Amino acid sequence: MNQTIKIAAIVPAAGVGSRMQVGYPKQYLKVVGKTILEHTLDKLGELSELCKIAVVVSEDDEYFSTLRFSDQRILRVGGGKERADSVLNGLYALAETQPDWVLVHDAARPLVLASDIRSLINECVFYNEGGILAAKVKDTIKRGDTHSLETVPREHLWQALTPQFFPYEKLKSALEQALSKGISITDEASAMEWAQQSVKLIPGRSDNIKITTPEDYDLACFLLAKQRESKSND
Ligand SMILES: Nc1ccn([C@@H]2O[C@H](COP(=O)(O)OP(=O)(O)OP(=O)(O)O)[C@@H](O)[C@H]2O)c(=O)n1
Ligand SMILES: C[C@](O)(CO)[C@H](O)COP(=O)(O)O
Repeated sequence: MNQTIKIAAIVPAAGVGSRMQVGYPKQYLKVVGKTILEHTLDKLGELSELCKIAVVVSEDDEYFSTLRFSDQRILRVGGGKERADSVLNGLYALAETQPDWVLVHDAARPLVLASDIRSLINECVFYNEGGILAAKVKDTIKRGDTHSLETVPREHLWQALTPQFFPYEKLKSALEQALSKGISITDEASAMEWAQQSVKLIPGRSDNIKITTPEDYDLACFLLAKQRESKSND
């Protein structure tokens, strides 16, 4: 890949984890001896392509400072009300780094593989087009409720994952404009779509789950233990 391209990462980690119901932010739950956030930062740390890693945590987060990171690329940034606000704060904090591209990856997705992230980066840089990791929907999808239910054709349905990878200035502009107009933005791609920018879908592993509810945590414990085992056998 072109070595002159500057890529920075943003890790939204300022959520409260209400759906996890543990009484503190889920990104600090421990899995196989480390917090979820540390696992996620270890994965991004494998990518020498990244020049900076902005970790966006709540302004009143008292957990982050208890963690020790040797990666000098890590930069603490204050979070916002919603995930999109946190990402925008991350973009502003990276301004002086002047990255060409930015990779946004949820702290709550520690299972991602560096190989999937490299596929996303390489494909998007080659075509000079932003994109996201996504997994094809595998189940039958229903819309409605018991009283009126319909089956949704799933040929073209994808689950959006992270990382999501876009040119820095284009993403910053799209997010700023969409948020200023009160548009609901739940991922970076939705801001880019609103701004009528193209978004590539790069197939990613479906076990790159977002740890959201207690059952996700149980599954993540199993999968992270498996990843550690296969890494020690390499
Ligand atoms: N204001 C916010 C809200 C969320 N996030 C981050 O965005 C990612 C995805 O959000 P989600 O899974 O919804 O996390 P929470 O908002 O913490 O969960 P909940 O909705 O259950 O409270 C998480 O890494 C979370 O820390 C963030 O940086 N800033
Ligand atoms: C960004 C994301 O993980 C893509 O699926 C998702 O939109 C985050 O949603 P959340 O409600 O903030 O967890």
